[in-house]
Amino acid sequence: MTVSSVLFADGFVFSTLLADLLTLAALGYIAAAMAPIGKYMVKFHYTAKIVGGPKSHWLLGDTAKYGYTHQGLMNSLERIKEFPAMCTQYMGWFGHIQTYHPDCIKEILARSYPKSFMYKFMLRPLLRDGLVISEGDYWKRHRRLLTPIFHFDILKAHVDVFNANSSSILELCELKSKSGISFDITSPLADLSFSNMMECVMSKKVTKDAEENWVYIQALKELSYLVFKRFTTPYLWPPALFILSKEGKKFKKLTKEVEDQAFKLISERREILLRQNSLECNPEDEVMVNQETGSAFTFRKRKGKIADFLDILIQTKDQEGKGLSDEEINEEVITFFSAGHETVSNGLVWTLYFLAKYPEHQSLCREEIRNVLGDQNNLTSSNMSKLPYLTQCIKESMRMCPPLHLVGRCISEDVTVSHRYNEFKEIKIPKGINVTVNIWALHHHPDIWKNPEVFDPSRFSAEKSHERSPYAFVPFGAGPRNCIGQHFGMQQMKVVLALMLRNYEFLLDTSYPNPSLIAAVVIQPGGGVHLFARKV
Ligand code: HEM
Repeated sequence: MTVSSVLFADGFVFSTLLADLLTLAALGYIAAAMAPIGKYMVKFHYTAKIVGGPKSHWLLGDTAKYGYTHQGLMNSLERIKEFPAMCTQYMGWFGHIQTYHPDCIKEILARSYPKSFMYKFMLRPLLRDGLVISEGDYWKRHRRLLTPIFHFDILKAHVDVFNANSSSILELCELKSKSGISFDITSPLADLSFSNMMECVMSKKVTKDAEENWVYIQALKELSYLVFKRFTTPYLWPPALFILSKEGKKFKKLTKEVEDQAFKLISERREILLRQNSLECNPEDEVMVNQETGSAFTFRKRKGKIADFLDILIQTKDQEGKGLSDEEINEEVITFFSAGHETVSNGLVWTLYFLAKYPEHQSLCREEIRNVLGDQNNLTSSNMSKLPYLTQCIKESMRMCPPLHLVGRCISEDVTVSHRYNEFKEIKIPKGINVTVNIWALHHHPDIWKNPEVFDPSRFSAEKSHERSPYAFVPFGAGPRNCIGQHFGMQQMKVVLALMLRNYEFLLDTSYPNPSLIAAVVIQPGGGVHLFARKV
């Protein structure tokens, strides 16, 4: 009996030599594809014995127990009692190490190891080779080319955008304070951070009247939802099944829409800059910033406009004078939107939630803001550093609810981690193993934070911060692959909060239950955050 007659039994005779060969080739292909997975599982099996971890289901792994729900996050804190620094965790059969202790995290984040398998598997279809996913020399070149975007002098102009766009949320607060009705702040703050991104990245206003821009935003929102849906739906993991699913088809259609619009915009902008650069330049429109290495980079602004991300992405050049292609720019633009939108809006939502829950801290912030702003309704970049208490409250909120709660690496060399808990003083994690830094568990670790469930902004006074390991508080990651947009994100949060708190007092509407934690790509408040706004 031939191989194919076994496989195609059921009365249907299909035993030609060609079919046999095709079947063998298919089996060979599957075996070849499975071989690295098998090799990984064997290697992980031996590492798991040394690291240790909670018992997991033989088929489903631990995902249900430590997954995306409120209870999942709480369970991952319970686990710290038995495994104080690190432990194994399984997504189905796929094992990785989770660490939540600064000593171990330092060893993982201090080098620019490639992102972990799951990170790439889920996010690459959307972010392609954008900065979050790329690795090696390609990443290094892009990181250097993109750094001028976040130069202090460039960020100054974005602060004006944040101030101007905050009028939408202030108008809403005014309306709600007059009506005395509470409102859920999650979606107005998400819209605000999207508007800020649209204007800073591509000088576009987001209004329902500017239909093109509105559609772009809606498509991006839908795409990040589809990425999360796939992540939490195991039958959508195999690429072939995802492509055939309705989610996969929608994903393809939306990606094309977003891409087409970006390509159109990039080519229009290239033309504007080309036309303008051929003309005599007004020195005011010429900007010079230093790249990471200290070498100077000069580019032109559009007449009378702020230098948006696109202006810099189009004009940035490496040492050989080579810039970024349209495809590369598109990937970076999508990456900026994906990495910089929900993180900021959830950072804002959680800070307002904690300040409403603990009004004594809200009052201290308001006093500080009013001293700095006086009767101005504008926060300048030079005033930004004069708000230490507000900054401490933002940091404490990001400790309690870090927007990005997991980051992962696939270590490309053997790494030895040591910590004081385990009976093994040192543990060698072999090259190729996936390691996830659980920022959520780190920020709630009882050996690092006294009373970790208490909201206490004084933890972030300069004095107390110096006493801690720099790897104890990492909402923006750490090491060479830390968040490139962290100052942009922090400035945005400070402007929005300063203007809201200067003008309104926020109180929790206690008729709603406390928000639950949804651990999607970022930690979101399930059920929303419902606040009353009162004019002060
Ligand atoms: C509260 C706001 C933000 C938080 C909490 C946050 C958090 C993070 C974290 C934890 C990482 C490290 C990921 C890793 O190690 O794998 C990261 C990387 C990154 N973030 Fe942010 N982020 C924020 C805002 C932004 C903004 C506003 C932008 C862009 C405008 C941005 C763009 C990026 C990019 C491109 C990377 C990848 C950097 C690289 O690998 O070289 N982020 N972010």
